[in-house]
Amino acid sequence: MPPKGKRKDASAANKTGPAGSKGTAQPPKSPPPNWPPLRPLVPASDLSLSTTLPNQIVTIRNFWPASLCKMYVSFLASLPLTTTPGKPKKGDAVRVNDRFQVEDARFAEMLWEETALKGLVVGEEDGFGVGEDDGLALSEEERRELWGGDVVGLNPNIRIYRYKKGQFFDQHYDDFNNVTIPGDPPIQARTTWTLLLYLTSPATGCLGGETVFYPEPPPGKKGKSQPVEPVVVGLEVGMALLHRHGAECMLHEGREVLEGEKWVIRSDLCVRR
Ligand SMILES: O=C(O)CCC(=O)C(=O)O
Ligand SMILES: [Fe+2]
Repeated sequence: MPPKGKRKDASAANKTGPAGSKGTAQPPKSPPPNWPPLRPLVPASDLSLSTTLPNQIVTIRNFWPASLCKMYVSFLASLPLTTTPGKPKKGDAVRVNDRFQVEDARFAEMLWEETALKGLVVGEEDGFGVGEDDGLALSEEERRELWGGDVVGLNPNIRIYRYKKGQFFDQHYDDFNNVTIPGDPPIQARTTWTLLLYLTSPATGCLGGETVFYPEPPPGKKGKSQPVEPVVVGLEVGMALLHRHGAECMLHEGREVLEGEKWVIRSDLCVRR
């Protein structure tokens, strides 16, 4: 559990207006980009959820094929990314990367509905070819418990990160946010898991940049606890990673990029509130 007052992802609290209700700072307003179509995609029947750390980290390998990732990196490089300040406000994590942040419910919906993500997370046949086998074989009840409720979509707050050589995201916890998913009627929701979609890897010349999680040691006898090995998730082109955030978020970081560029698309899973 994140200790009170510990370093947070500054962007998590950086929301007001339709998508958020907790923060005070205004996010930079960017018009929604003209996102390229999400094609080609790997059929959902060829994809599955796999558990990296029970109840904490779930991945989908090859969620986006390499060709789509490559095309997206070229497109994203044309967006007006801004370098985050190296000196954080009190309580925020040191985060040195270039980012683009936009409120874009349309893109969040594309990423949720047009890909295999919804079918895998919600576990329903959605016309995209998803059967019963999401890889985790969860009951309805286990599914609700895992995702923290009834998942209704993705956070419209879309963040694009580019880390160049020497850039990193220091250790922090991701907070949850209350969001409104536009629609008729709009859905009042709360974020429960972070979604990271990696577009680059050593295969594209990006070395380093792993996302590293620090599980809390189980309480030992007489208050002494055993050290627990960090969980290092190496970059893979097109891999989606979901990790639990909010009260049960693990301390984590994006390690320094040693060579090339790391590109990530970030959103969050949202449940009905
Ligand atoms: O880029 C990464 O590997 C981690 C990003 C992250 O922790 C975040 O967006 O909160
Ligand atoms: Fe994070």
